[in-house]
Amino acid sequence: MKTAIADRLSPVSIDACPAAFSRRLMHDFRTYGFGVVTDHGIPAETIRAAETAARRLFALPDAVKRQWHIRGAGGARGYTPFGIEAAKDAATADQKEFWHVGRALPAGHRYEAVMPPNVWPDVPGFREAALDIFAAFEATGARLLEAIAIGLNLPADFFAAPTREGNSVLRFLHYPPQPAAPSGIRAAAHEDINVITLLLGAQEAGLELLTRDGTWLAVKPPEGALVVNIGDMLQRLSNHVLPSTTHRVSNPVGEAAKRARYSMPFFLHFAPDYLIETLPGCITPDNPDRYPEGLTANAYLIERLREIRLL
Ligand SMILES: O=C(O)CCC(=O)C(=O)O
Ligand SMILES: [Fe+2]
Repeated sequence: MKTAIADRLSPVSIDACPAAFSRRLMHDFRTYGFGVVTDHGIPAETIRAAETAARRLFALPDAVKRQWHIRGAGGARGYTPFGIEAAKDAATADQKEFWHVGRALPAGHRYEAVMPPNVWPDVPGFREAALDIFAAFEATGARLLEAIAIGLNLPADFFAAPTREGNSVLRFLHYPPQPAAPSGIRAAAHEDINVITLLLGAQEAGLELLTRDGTWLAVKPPEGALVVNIGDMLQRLSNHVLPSTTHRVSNPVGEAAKRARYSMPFFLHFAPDYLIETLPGCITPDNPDRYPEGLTANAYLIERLREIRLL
């Protein structure tokens, strides 16, 4: 009997029983490196407040925003203007400006040197909204990592300690309408560097992933759903059992070209000193260890930020 091919990237509810949720999500991760998750637990009100704060920020004049651009800091915190971040090996920079929020650490914390303090713009409510959604993304991220751990036959809490004080980054993104945008593409084809990415706001068209057969597939999450994708660190840890899939944000045409796009990826990271060593359960005769040398998450991050011109 012929079986159906290429089942779509259909939403998976996080409320299903943990084993079933894990099975469905892992299927999409192994196939596409992406999954679409509903009932993800990030309150609609928290999302709305963050979106409002981001719109207010990006509406400020260029010169005002640039006072929060920290040169030479890898774009880790605060504002990054148009024309800076480019995909690895890309000729032009992406059509985007963004703002990064990191983990708020108590003074004197051992990670202080690699995880700098946040900077905050003069936008009423921004700080509260950003910290709220950072915490909500973290809570949901922990549940997703449990599902991944179960799917990799690891203890469900395998990722808890390595990510508890992770170097995670929340990104507010703004892609202007086409007439005002610099030349280039909204976001050129790239892979994410981190463990997993949780993305809200991608219902405005444009996000596409590169399937194994080399075609671009539009992700198209339903309103309010969360897009989740595997990053390079988890690809490396899992010896490519979970692929870090190439994706891009293509330029809109027609009416959509008149609209800006705002999105919010949360790049979930390991703690800086976590040693990324291939999981023994992901090494088989067909898939021998691709990374016999372990590498700390921070060493890996520095290597990759240089490639995308943020360092
Ligand atoms: O804006 C989006 O939907 C995706 C952004 C993205 O892939 C990234 O910032 O890494
Ligand atoms: Fe990305």
